Amino acid sequence: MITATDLRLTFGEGTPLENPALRGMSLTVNQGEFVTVIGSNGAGKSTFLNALAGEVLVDSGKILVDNIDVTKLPTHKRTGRVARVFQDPLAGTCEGLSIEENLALATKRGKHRSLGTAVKKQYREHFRASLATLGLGLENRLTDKMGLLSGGQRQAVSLLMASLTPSSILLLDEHTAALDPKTASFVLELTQNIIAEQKLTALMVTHSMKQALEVGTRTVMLHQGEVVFDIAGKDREGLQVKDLLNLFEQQRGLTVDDDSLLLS
Ligand SMILES: Nc1ncnc2c1ncn2[C@@H]1O[C@H](COP(=O)(O)OP(=O)(O)OP(=O)(O)O)[C@@H](O)[C@H]1O
Repeated sequence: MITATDLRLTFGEGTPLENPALRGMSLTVNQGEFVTVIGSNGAGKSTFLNALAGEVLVDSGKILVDNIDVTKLPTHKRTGRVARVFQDPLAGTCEGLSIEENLALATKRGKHRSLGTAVKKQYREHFRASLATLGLGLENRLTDKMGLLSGGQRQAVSLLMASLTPSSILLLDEHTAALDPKTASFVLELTQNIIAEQKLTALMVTHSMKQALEVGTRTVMLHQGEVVFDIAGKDREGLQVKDLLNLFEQQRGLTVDDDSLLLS
């Protein structure tokens, strides 16, 4: 369970470029929830995920992960609790290491890391079996360098890595956005399967309002660094993109800028 309370973060405070990215952002994500996060450009979606992961430290507010206060902890001290897949397929994996070495690093997430010279046999069999579930034939390419894989294959392996060891929350930051449509829908389906099978708690940022409604159990919209609406359960069932736009208008008295949201 994640509880973020009244998070505030201003970039470049006191400078001409002062930019309040989080302005009282509060959200509780319960165990097993799969929350989709939408919002126009600059709404604070990535900053919020960065704050949860510890990549930026907030100016004020509190972040609890399973009731442990992580607000002031840097990323490496949160890695056992927070797993992440990035938009850029090149981020989050080491292209110079083999697939199995990347997976071995992921199993050590949150623990003292020492790669050693060889991946132990019992791990290798486990990795082979896990990779086989992706249906990409990567179980036969354990020693291939990660850098040889396509963007979609890398995102699939990143997802596997993020779910190899237990974490309190999985953060997905537009992780299909850099992929072609067919690969993106494969990776999205894989994401849904992994989250459902392992009963993961997840937050997924997407620019597609349609996707935000089709995927997950709850949808949160951010605007100017705070939550403008949060819908789940019966309230969310059957909702369409136009209903989300109406909700936004009701909450803010503003019309969403069509250029800043992809209404696909
Ligand atoms: N490291 C940084 N330094 C300065 N300003 C930043 C930094 N990171 C983000 N910002 C600013 O904070 C605001 C929120 O950015 P953020 O990336 O969180 O928005 P977003 O909702 O993820 O947008 P997008 O959909 O365009 O990715 C923006 O105005 C952005 O320019």
